[in-house]
Amino acid sequence: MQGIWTTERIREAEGKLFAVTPDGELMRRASFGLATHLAGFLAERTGGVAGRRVVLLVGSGDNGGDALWAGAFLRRRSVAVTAVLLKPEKAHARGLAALRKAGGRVVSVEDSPQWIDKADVVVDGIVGISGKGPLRPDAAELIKHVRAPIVAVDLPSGVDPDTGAVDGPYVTATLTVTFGAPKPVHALAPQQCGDIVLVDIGLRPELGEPDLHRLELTDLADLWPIPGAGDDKYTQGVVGIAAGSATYPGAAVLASGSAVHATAGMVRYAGPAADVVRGRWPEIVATGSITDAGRVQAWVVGPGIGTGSEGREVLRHILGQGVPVCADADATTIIAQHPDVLDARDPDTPLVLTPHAGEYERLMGARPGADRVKAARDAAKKYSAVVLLKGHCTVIAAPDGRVAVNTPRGSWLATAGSGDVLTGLIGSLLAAGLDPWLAAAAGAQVHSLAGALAADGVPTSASGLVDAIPGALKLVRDTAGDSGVEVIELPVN
Ligand SMILES: NC(=O)C1=CN([C@@H]2O[C@H](COP(=O)(O)OP(=O)(O)OC[C@H]3O[C@@H](n4cnc5c(N)ncnc54)[C@H](O)[C@@H]3O)[C@@H](O)[C@H]2O)[C@@H](O)CC1
Ligand SMILES: Nc1ncnc2c1ncn2[C@@H]1O[C@H](COP(=O)(O)OP(=O)(O)O)[C@@H](O)[C@H]1O
Ligand SMILES: [K+]
Repeated sequence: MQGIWTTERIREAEGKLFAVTPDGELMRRASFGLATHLAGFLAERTGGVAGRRVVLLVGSGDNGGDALWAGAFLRRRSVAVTAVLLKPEKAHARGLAALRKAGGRVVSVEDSPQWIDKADVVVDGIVGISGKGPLRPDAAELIKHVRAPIVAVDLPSGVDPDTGAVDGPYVTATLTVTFGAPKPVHALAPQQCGDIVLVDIGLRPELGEPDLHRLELTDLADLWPIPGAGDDKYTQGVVGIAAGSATYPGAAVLASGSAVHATAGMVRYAGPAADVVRGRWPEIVATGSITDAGRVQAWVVGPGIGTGSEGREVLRHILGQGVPVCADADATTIIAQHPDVLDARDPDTPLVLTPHAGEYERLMGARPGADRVKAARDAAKKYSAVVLLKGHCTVIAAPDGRVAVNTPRGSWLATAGSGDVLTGLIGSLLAAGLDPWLAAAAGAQVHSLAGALAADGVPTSASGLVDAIPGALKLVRDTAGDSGVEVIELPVN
């Protein structure tokens, strides 16, 4: 599992490392790594390094210091480096001196457009982990005119380091070179960060338990239930699906199909769409009534069941079964409107709620807001349930405070019925006995993998997503080990 640390925790760790490291050493490590990546980026983009033009946008803190030192390193490789100082009086003094000594050019904001226009790469050293709020007008004006790809130092400026939220002008980077450890912005603002590489500056031993987690393919491969020699269709966990209606059977077909593909074993369906579900998925044992559904190890309830009294009774019945439940869509609305349905639940029985922003508002009385991690944590506490907050990035919070983030591969999942597919995946994993937080996080990850495979650059459908689940699981099992963040070894001097 990849750890992610908030800026407060990063600062604490940096403080400890500072105390035992020679002055300036951490910045040297960071900026050398940055320069290495900038050279690689230039070579890849332009076919070479020497003679290429790099413009550094330099703010008032150490983030600008990193950019200046990296510029000095690049001068050794005959790169033409121009630094634009946004606050000349506050620019990192030693970094600036190093760049000047190495033959770098330093220009004012007013004189910078001619250099920015000719740049092969622009480096965003405006703000790093101390950044607050959007880009200030001077920086925003410069960024507006940048045509070259941008490499962000630590994180794209103008994006909140801890929430990934934007509230005004910000930098959109092609590549982000970060230091020490991933921060929330890297998981929560993928569109602004672009590709992300991590430079090891020796911080890891000083960091404690991560604040957030991201599942890696190896985790998925380890977690995903694979039948053994002693298994039969029952031992792997039977999942029950209570979804859809006679008028709207689609949700039932999608959630059931997703469950069929997620694990081996068995899927039961109970509800008014039994005939349609049976017709589409002959392997499903389907019945019209929840009361004669048979035994299951977990229930999926909600998609398309409606929010009326019938849906309410189905939900109440299921919550009283004493097995893990994934309550989605209409079930979340019912819980919001009739919280007493939860009285049927044994509080120790796992419950996963999967609201999108609108359903979240019904559950919590307010929209999730900019801090989606906090929003998910608050709901998880309030409902003593795992809460999976949907959106471009999906945040999965457990009542004990654990949070996982799923960073999507594009936005193809924003298609009708896609949530039904996710629910089926989570339900299957719950039935297999996974910890509910891991089940939700792993379900979300495979969901987005399936989305990327199904879409392959063009829009897909929820049915296409269902069909892509086997491919996604094959990819997980074949390529386990790819973490999504490349860690480079730091050359010594
Ligand atoms: N502390 C360390 O050990 C290391 C820090 N490093 C670098 O240092 C950075 C953090 O440096 P600092 O804490 O000096 O702060 P930053 O460089 O992130 O920000 C500097 C100052 O910018 C101003 N500012 C805040 N928001 C702004 C905005 N929206 N527009 C314009 N100005 C704004 C504030 O006055 C802030 O103090 C990291 O992101 C990283 O790049 C690296 O050198 C690695 C080692
Ligand atoms: N812009 C987006 N980028 C990536 N994933 C998205 C985006 N919008 C929605 N999703 C994902 O698609 C799914 C949609 O679920 P939901 O809102 O319940 O839709 P439906 O009710 O149509 O099934 C969720 O898993 C959500 O995280
Ligand atoms: K930056």
